[in-house]
Amino acid sequence: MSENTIRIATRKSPLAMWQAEFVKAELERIHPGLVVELLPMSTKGDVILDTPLAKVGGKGLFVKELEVAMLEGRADIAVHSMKDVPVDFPEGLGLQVICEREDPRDAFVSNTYKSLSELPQGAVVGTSSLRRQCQIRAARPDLVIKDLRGNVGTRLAKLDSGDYDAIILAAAGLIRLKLEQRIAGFISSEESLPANGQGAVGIECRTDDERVKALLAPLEHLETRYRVLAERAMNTRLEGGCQVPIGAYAEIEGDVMTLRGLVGNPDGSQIITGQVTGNKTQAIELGQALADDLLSRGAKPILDAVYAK
Ligand SMILES: NCc1[nH]cc(CCC(=O)O)c1CC(=O)O
Repeated sequence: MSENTIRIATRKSPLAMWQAEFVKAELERIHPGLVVELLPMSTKGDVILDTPLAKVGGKGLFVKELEVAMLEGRADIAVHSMKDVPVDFPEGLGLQVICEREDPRDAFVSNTYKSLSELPQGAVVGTSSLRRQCQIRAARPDLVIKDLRGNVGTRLAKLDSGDYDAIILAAAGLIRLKLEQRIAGFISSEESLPANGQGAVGIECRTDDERVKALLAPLEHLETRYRVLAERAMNTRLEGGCQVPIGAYAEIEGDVMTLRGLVGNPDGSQIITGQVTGNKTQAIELGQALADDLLSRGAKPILDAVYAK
């Protein structure tokens, strides 16, 4: 491989392509003369579009093919939404860089209403995320939650065709795709605790590739790394994949990190929340401590019941 080239394995969805193009532009800006090529690929997660993700199961549906490409030397790096990155990496690969986070909140998207509280009794809300469903149903048990799959554009088209009164999407995806005008209102983290890693982009590469690691290093955003590390540590200790009703969200002020967590069941009838505070350099320990706290207060049977389905 030319010393002068980096190849990015990426999914073909518009959001994945945006993220890959973003990393390409950053690398080319920081390293003049570097050639960055994109290798767009289909993943299992892209193919299984008609089955609710929660039912498809299996971790890493969207990343496996990209990882194989790196291990076989067809690509050097993969760019991921941190929300979709499994906890464990295959032997020989690792998460090298976490880039600065975009808005981590969930967004309320509707052509008629401005917020969840404005929705009339029995309105239909689209989401396939058990985490979103749980928190929405807890606040509004009267709402009807209807499955919503596909990439961001597909989901917006389904809203526009009248299948839903509102849908919930990650604000970050809409902002990146220049669809921010579709956001009727931002949902606060108090109303809907985001998923671990939501809004952050991570870069994976071969752990022994010192050339690529050095080129990637300037893209690292340390504050985002601490936050995402804490959120992922909580999720890992709870053994949560991405398709479980778990929320985890860390904020930092000065050196002090506050991490909030939530475990619930899909219908929102049970929700356990918790919060820990400590030095940001203790991010992983904070995440583990919060997970243990949630487990000691009843998270385990809730999660076991979800996994059993
Ligand atoms: N689950 C799919 C997914 N993975 C990352 C994002 C949004 C962007 C991000 O969180 O970085 C989305 C779409 C969504 O949840 O609306």
